[in-house]
Amino acid sequence: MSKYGSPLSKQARRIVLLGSGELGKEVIIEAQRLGIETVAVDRYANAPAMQVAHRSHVIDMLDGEALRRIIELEQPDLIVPEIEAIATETLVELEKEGRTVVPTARAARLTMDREGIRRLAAETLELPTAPYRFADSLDELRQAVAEIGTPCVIKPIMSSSGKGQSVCRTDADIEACWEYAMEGGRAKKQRVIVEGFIHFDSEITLLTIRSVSGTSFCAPIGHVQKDGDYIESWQPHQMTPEQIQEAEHIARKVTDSLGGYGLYGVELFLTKDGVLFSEVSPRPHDTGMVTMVTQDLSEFALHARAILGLPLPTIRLLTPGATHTLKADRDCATFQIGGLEEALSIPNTQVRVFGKPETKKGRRMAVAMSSADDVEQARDMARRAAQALHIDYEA
Ligand SMILES: Nc1ncnc2c1ncn2[C@@H]1O[C@H](COP(=O)(O)OP(=O)(O)OP(=O)(O)O)[C@@H](O)[C@H]1O
Ligand SMILES: NCC(=O)N[C@@H]1O[C@H](COP(=O)([O-])[O-])[C@@H](O)[C@H]1O
Ligand SMILES: [Mg+2]
Repeated sequence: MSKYGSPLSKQARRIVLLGSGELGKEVIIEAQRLGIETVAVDRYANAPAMQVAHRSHVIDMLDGEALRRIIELEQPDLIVPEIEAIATETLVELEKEGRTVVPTARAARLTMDREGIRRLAAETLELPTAPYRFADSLDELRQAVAEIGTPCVIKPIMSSSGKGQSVCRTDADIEACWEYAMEGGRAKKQRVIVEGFIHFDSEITLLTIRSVSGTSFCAPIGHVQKDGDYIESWQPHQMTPEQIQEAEHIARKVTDSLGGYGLYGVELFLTKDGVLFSEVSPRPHDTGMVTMVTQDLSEFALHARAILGLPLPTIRLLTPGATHTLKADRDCATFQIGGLEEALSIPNTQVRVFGKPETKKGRRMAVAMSSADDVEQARDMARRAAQALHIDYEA
């Protein structure tokens, strides 16, 4: 479709975003810049993307019937998943009925659970990954840990941002890891993946875009994670030409297999023995927020262009840059975010306050982003900016 009417008109081109966090908020803003009508959906009211969308709906996105009702009501041109926890079987059905799911319903289904994407990458595509096993009970977990060895990493098969993820260092940790995974998983499924612990030198996200112009790569983004969730990211990450070649080879193989149009975040470990595939998001990536200060087109602008079928001749990295997150340390419904004056006194620095209605322990609430002549300076500035921000909780 090469022409369309204004938002809210009969000829409007409409997207429904499934998941409305900080990443979706930026996708909506970019889609609106292209004159698209936007509808945001999530499991709770006043989610970040809902605050900028034309309309919103609150539903349980794991409930296939509820999901179908929204799609039939809104009749979108594109269905745009923003989180993993969606009734992906319904997306597969909707796609069969002629709807377009971004990037594809199969990509959403395979990446919603760690088993689908891991088996595709390691077994079908034969890409290098950490050794892994799956377990459905505490007994099976003991067996899996015995086979993989300690230390190992235990994660619910459906979770993100490190929820329910822990490192099992000795056999004595197994039960606590199981309990933690059961509390942290997003779905009711009692299944976990056990992965051998990789002592990587560094880890990166390789943003890979499939568009009408073919496959494009952004400069690699380095990041540091704590408790399975990202704390800081920077771009570009220093890599050897061989590492870049291996990383792009893996990213191309995975994204070619998943198909469709859109931006993927391919997570990779850089080790002495080569590059390992970790996981992939068929959507903008949290560590990729850095592109809002480093590139001419951010990962959100790139995703919007690609999914709308628009060309993507070049991506320009304009400057090194970095991000650093602000996370809450407790659950609270009444709070204020402060410290912006101090944070924004740092040159070449920006802040995104997501506007989430409640804090939760470990929940990401804002991010600071800086650009500088080199990555080290940018990391230092973004860290200082994030540390200047604070959350004041009301008792
Ligand atoms: N096998 C492993 N060995 C060493 N570290 C690991 C392993 N698996 C995960 N990690 C660490 O935990 C982080 C989060 O893991 P992973 O990406 O699998 O979880 P996630 O919950 O899907 O995170 P997100 O949704 O933020 O991408 C990784 O970026 C890495 O730092
Ligand atoms: N690593 C994936 C990621 O960062 N996803 C982002 O976090 C939101 C959920 O946040 P919440 O759990 O604070 O509601 C998601 O909606 C997405 O924007
Ligand atoms: Mg990850």
